[in-house]
Amino acid sequence: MISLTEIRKIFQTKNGPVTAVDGINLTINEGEIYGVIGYSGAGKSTLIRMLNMLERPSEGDVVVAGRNLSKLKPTELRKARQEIGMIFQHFNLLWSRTVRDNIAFPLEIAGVKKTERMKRVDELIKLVGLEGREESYPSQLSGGQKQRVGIARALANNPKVLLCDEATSALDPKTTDSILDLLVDINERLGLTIILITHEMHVIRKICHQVAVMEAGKIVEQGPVREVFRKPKEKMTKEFVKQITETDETVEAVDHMLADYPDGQLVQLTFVGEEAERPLITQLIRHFDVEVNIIQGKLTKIQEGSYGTLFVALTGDKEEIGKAIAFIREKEVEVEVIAHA
Ligand SMILES: Nc1ncnc2c1ncn2[C@@H]1O[C@H](COP(=O)(O)OP(=O)(O)OP(=O)(O)O)[C@@H](O)[C@H]1O
Repeated sequence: MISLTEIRKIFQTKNGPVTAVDGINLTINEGEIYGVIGYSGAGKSTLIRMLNMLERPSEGDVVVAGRNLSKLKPTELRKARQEIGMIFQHFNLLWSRTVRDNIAFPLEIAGVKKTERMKRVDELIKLVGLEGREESYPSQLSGGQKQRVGIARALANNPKVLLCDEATSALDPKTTDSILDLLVDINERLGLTIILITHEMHVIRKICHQVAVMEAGKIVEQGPVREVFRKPKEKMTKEFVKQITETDETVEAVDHMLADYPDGQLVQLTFVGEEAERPLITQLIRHFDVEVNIIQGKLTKIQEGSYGTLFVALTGDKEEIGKAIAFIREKEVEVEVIAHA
């Protein structure tokens, strides 16, 4: 659906050239929700803006739905852009227009006739759950409602792709979740391919199928969300995964356990999908001469199944503990030894 080949963006500034995106190759399949995560300045906005040529790459090709956007003439590009909707952190609504007229705007530009336009707007209002607010102005709406208008407007011309530029960063956690649910709903109902950028792992965890981690203009790690959660390789990725797994409470509990179990071995188990449901602890106790104390556990839903972390202290003979850990690893559960006695 989308492929980027050796994309580079160099901004010429008065202090010299700034490389915002530094040789990115990426393939996004149809119907996928693809998340790009990175800290501020990593180059995420520049990258997503190159997917609809709001920013022209200095080098490389951007192919969307079979068309090489880097090579299109202005009229062809305008047409291609109708297949790519976009939503923004600060909504970018027209403040002097009502909800209805904001959503109708891209249809007016595309030359859609009034009766058809009105019909389409009604469908979109229903789709995003804004019935009853048609005649309100953006200033009369909550943040979540404003983003719903942004989504409806982005979908007006039936795009194949939706780009989300930090679309929930200005929203509180509850509203964030309702907008993320709406994006999943749209993805499933319309088969829309969604690309989002964010600095929050929660967003990736909740809705993405695939994730790419960006640092200094490059993608340092990418893959299916469940795999990246199960076994993050790069330091940056580990930091992001910790946003989900290692709350302050966990760190405090682990510190306590280290003091309380001086003879034990503290391990963190990480499981995804079906592994999370297997009776692993029972098997450990049954097969090995070890004591297993559960310190803290957390099961979280990810887009495709569940993801769990469990902190346990194993006490017993050193060799027996070693065998128990090897057994866990055989079950394809990730084991990180936190501290030795
Ligand atoms: N128009 C521009 N002119 C000059 N430099 C730019 C421009 N746009 C972005 N940059 C620089 O490119 C780098 C990447 O910026 P970008 O906004 O893409 O990162 P980001 O990951 O989206 O971060 P943020 O979330 O803070 O926007 C930064 O060093 C930024 O200063």
